[in-house]
Order: sequence, then C-alpha cells, then structure tokens
Amino acid sequence: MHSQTQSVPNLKSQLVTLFNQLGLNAQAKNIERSALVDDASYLDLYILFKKHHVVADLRSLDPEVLSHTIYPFLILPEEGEPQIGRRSQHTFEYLGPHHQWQPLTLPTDGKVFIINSLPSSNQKRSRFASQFKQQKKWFKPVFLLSLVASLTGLAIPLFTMAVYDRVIGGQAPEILHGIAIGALLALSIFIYSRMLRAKVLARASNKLARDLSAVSFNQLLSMPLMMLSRVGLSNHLARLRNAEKVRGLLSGPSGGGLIDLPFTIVALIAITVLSGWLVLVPFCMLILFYLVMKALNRFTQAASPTISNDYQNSLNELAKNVLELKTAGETEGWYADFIRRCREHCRQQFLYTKRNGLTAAVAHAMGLMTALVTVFCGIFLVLNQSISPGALIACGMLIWRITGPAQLAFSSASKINMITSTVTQFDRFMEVTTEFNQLRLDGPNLNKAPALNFKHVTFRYSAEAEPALSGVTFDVEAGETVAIIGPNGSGKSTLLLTAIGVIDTQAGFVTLDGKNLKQFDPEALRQWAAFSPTHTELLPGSLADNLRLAKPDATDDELCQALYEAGGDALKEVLGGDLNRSLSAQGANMFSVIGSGYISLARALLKKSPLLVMDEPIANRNPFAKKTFIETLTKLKGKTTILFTSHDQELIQHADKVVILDKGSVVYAGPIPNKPNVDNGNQSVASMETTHNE
Ligand SMILES: Nc1ncnc2c1ncn2[C@@H]1O[C@H](COP(=O)(O)OP(=O)(O)OP(=O)(O)O)[C@@H](O)[C@H]1O
Repeated sequence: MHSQTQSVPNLKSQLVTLFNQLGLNAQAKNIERSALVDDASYLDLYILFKKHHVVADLRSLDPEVLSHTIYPFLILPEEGEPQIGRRSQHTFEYLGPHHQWQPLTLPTDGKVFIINSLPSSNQKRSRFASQFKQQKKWFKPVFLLSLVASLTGLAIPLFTMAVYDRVIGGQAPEILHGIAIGALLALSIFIYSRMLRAKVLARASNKLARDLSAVSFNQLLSMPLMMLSRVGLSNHLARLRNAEKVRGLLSGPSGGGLIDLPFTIVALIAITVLSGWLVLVPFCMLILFYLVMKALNRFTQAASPTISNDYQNSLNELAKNVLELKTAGETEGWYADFIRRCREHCRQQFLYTKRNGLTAAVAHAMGLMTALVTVFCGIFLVLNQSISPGALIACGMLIWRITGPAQLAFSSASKINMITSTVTQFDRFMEVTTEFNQLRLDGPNLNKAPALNFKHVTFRYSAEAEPALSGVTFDVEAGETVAIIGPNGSGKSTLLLTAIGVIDTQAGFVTLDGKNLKQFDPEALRQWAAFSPTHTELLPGSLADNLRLAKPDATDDELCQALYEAGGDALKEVLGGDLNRSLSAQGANMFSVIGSGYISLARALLKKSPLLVMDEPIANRNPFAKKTFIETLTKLKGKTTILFTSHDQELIQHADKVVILDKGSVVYAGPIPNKPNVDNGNQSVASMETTHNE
C-alpha cells in the first residue's frame, strides 16, 4: 500500500467485514456510513481504529509476529486487495468471498494491522436489573395476592359500618350473623393471602440472593489476580454480603410496606365511595407525609456513618494479625487505634439511630394526625347528614390502610438508600474487567515439557512504581532447569508469576511452546502449571486436605510421596503418621510457620506438571530436607521444565542455566560459568550475583 495516498480497492468493505468479525457491529455500520475512501493512508486507518477504541499496531508482514495474534488482522499486501486473516493454531486463514475461512499463504511483502485489544462494552445495562428480571415469574402472584389482601382488608371497616348503620341504626339484629360470617370469610382470605405472599416473597428474595451471591462469587474468581490482590479483604466481603442485604429488605416488613404502597389506591377508592370529597383529606395528608418524610430523610442521611468501612477493616485486621501482634508485643498502639475507631463508630451509629428513631416517630405521628383530621372533617359531613356515622367510622379505619404502608415505607428509607447503594455497588462490581473479557481459548499441551521464551517483558505494579521487570529477554528450552537469581527486590518472584500467566505483561510477551501466554485460557493454564510460592496460608482441615488442593483425587500414598520429595517427611511424623488428623488440633500456627513451605512445594510436586515453577523452594530447610529436594530436582531433569528462584548456592549449581536479575533487568542469562563440581561452582555464581549487586 499506499504509504500516503495510493488507492486500495475494497478497503472500506474489508474494514467493515473486519469490524463485524470482531463483533463490533455498530462500529462496522459507522464505517460503512463514513466518508472513508479507498485511498486512505496508514495514518488514516490508524486514526480510524483509535477512534473506535480498537488498539491496533501496524507491522511488517512477518509470520513470527502473526503467530502471536489473538484477534483477526487486516493484511495490506504491497500488490492486490486487502485481506482479513486470522491465526489458526500454527497456520493462517483468510476470509473468503463467501465469508468462509480458507487456508492462507502470507504475501511476501506488505503490512498488517494487528488488533491488540477491543473496546470494552459500553452498554450500560444494570446487571442487578437483569438479575431482578429473572424473578419475573413471582411478580404476578405477588401482585394478585396483594390485590386480594387489599380488597379483603376492606371487610372489617365495612362490617363495622354495617353494624352501626344497619344493625344499630336500622334496628335489624337479625342480619348481624350474615354480616359477621361475610366479614370472617373476608378476614380469613385476607390473612391467608398475606401469609402466602410472605412465603412467595421469601422464596423470591432467597432465589434472588442466591443468584446474586453466585454471580458475585464467579465475578470475584474471574477477576485478574493482580486486581484481586490490590482490593482488600473487606471489599471482597462487602461484595459477597450484598445479596444478604437485598434478601433482608425484600422479605422483611419494609418490603411488604413498599409493595402495599401502590395498593393504598384501593383504600382511597373505598373512602371516595363512602364519603365523597372527604377523600381529599387523606390524599392531601399523604402528600404532606411525603414532603415531611423527604426532608427528614435528608436530615437522617446527613448523619449516616462514614467510618463503618474503616471500623470493619480494623476488625478484619484484628482477625488476621492478632497472633502476630501478640507475639511481637505490639498490641498497644494498635489497641489505641482500634478503640479510637470503635468510639467514633459508636458515636456515628448513635447519631444515626437517633435520627432514624425521630423519623419513625414523626411517621407515626403523621399517621395519627391523618386519622384525626379525617375524622374531624368527617364530623361536619355526618352533622349535615351527607354521610352516615358508620361510614365515618369505616373511613377512620380505612385511613390506617393508607398511613400504615406509608409509615413502613418511609421509616425504611435508610434501608432503601442502603439497597440503592448496594445495587450501584453490585453493578459497578460486575463491570470490572475479568480475565474472560477477551477470548482466550488455547490450552497447554498437558504432557510435554514446554519451552518458554521471555521477550522484552516489562511490568510495573503501579504507574508510579519503578518497573519490577524491565525488558526481560531470555529463553528456556523444553526440559531445562533454570535458576533465577538476584538480590532481594530484583524482580525474581514477579518473573515467576509472568511465567504462569498470573501477571499479564504490560509490554513484551511470554511464549509457551511458541504461543503467547495471553492466548491461553488463564484458568486452564494455572491448573496445569505447578507453582510453589515461598509462603502459603494453611487452610483449616488436615494435612491431606491441604495437599489435595493441588490434586483432589490423590491417594494417601501419592501425598506421602510428594511430601517426601519436597523434603517434608518430618511433617508426617509431627502428626503421628496420620495425614488426616486435623491441623488445628496440632497447633496449626506453629505448624504453618515451619511447614507451609514444605506443603507449598509438595502441592506443586503432586501435580506432576511438566512445568514446575518454584519461589525459593528450600529457604530455611534442614540439611536432610535440602538433600532430598535436590534428589527430586535431579530426577525431574529433562522431563520437566523447571524455573526456580533461590539464594542457595548449592541448589543453583544443579540448574542448567542461570538468569541473573538486577533492578528488574537481566544482567546475565546463560550456562553457569565454569560449572563445577559443586564446591567450586558455589564461588562462581555467588560472585557473579554479588558483582551485579554492587
Ligand atoms: N504485590 C506487589 N505490589 C507492589 N509492588 C510489589 C509487589 N510485589 C513486589 N513488588 C515490588 O516489585 C519489585 C520486585 O519484587 P519481587 O518480589 O519480584 O522481587 P524478588 O527478587 O523476588 O525479591 P525477594 O528475593 O525479596 O523475594 C520490588 O520492588 C517489590 O517491592
């Protein structure tokens, strides 16, 4: 092409097809309608991608570059028409005239636009609303039952009216039992429909809460690991508790009040029928009720506690660190801080509860006042003989069917506000980018030791931080054992995490058997690779439970073997040879300090994965454990690709290759110089590391 203005036939239509292939149909339509001409320059195309929030790179046509692509690409050959291509395993395909993918032989000359990422969906659809809609089947029964309850709820006022006007006023006691039976029947239907509605509401809110919990939990699990580790424990808990809040409101009394609010219309109609214009009184009072409560709610909300999250965080900190603080004798400062937050929390809660109490009292008073004003106004109508005394008494009773739900709804305003913010939080949480926002479908070859290539890998933990890895480039052959060494903070652990896709590189890439790690399903990749971190948290349960996290169907013999290979045979002895004994009964905290390293390593070995990645596998080991682990390493050589970090010179000598990092950059990658016999070699690697440290 056309570095500047050479015409390319079909460029516009191919771009439209490409955008359709990328699932960006609206953008495709936009391009179709645009004034884009076939002699657009590379720059025009680049701007077009950018305008549509598609991150694209212009590269020379190079099979090596294209073999790492994730999305279809736009080929612009030197001669001829542009083509839409895609990678299919190790070959390429192009989109034929009938929109069928066909094998492609790459043109020798030309350029290609590679798509790196797509715009995230801008569709603002509330996930909460769509979850709520799934409970649609309950809407109708709840509506019908509420309507039945509202209609039959008229029975007692009408019964009272009939008693006053007909039985007493009309001197007709013989109709009393007929009216009473009718009223009892209506009352029974009223009670039954209310009970049934409560049951339906409980079921619907349970189902909604269950769905919200499942959706939140899945979202949490599919968040990128770096994001998970940045967000604190309290935030995770808050997300998972959202469902409980929604359940509480819907199935509680406030939920009933809210649902009944629209049905106050039935009572208003009944009052109109019984007393004509008197209905204006409760109607106006209802408006006044609304205005007063709105003002009061604002007053109450102004006092809503701001320290709750802080206080909750301190409780979580306490639960997590109490043993360490106590052991270190550092409880005093922490205690003062906790008490300060606790006092402030109580003060804010007190003020908020006081204002909520005031709101509830005013709501109650407004209810009483509505009844009183209606009765006083009604007296004139009775004296004018416009309505009967029985009708006035019935109206007085019906007033409660209006003010009751209004009171409940308004006094629950704080809960409604809480739910509104819960819904907002939920929707925001569901919008977070997950690992699955991009199509990553490749799986690793499960049984073969893989080759790994690191190409210009760069990563920073935050925009302000120095890069933890900076342009790291080196290769690991299949079955090779590579030691990553370097001073503390030089990026060794970070590098291991990029090798198993836990950390996505920000520039450069890591390939596994020639495929960019970003093409792999991240979950499948982590399940397949064996990773042993330096520290691991022990879970409640037995040693066997902790080990089987890596391989749930492992036999006891396999567990013992893995433990032995990790050099942790002694742990079994501590438990009297019984792997299934609860760790808490054995003083798990002591055990965790000493044993978690062995357990982490045994878990990784249990997986028998052809890719084994270990962070300081023998730190603080006794000589026997170290010897056993080195034997294991020797046994795995050639069959497993192994990456490990270590400061142990003897262990490093057993690697085929060493990579020395300093401040995130590779300062040496290659065979261990003058590889010994172990004793002499100690000197050479150690000295290299120290030289670079200096
Ligand atoms: N989760 C994190 N958040 C922010 N910065 C981090 C995080 N983990 C590591 N770092 C920083 O990244 C840099 C590299 O850390 P890394 O742990 O990879 O080094 P290391 O060589 O493994 O160190 P060590 O030998 O002490 O384990 C350091 O400056 C460290 O402070």
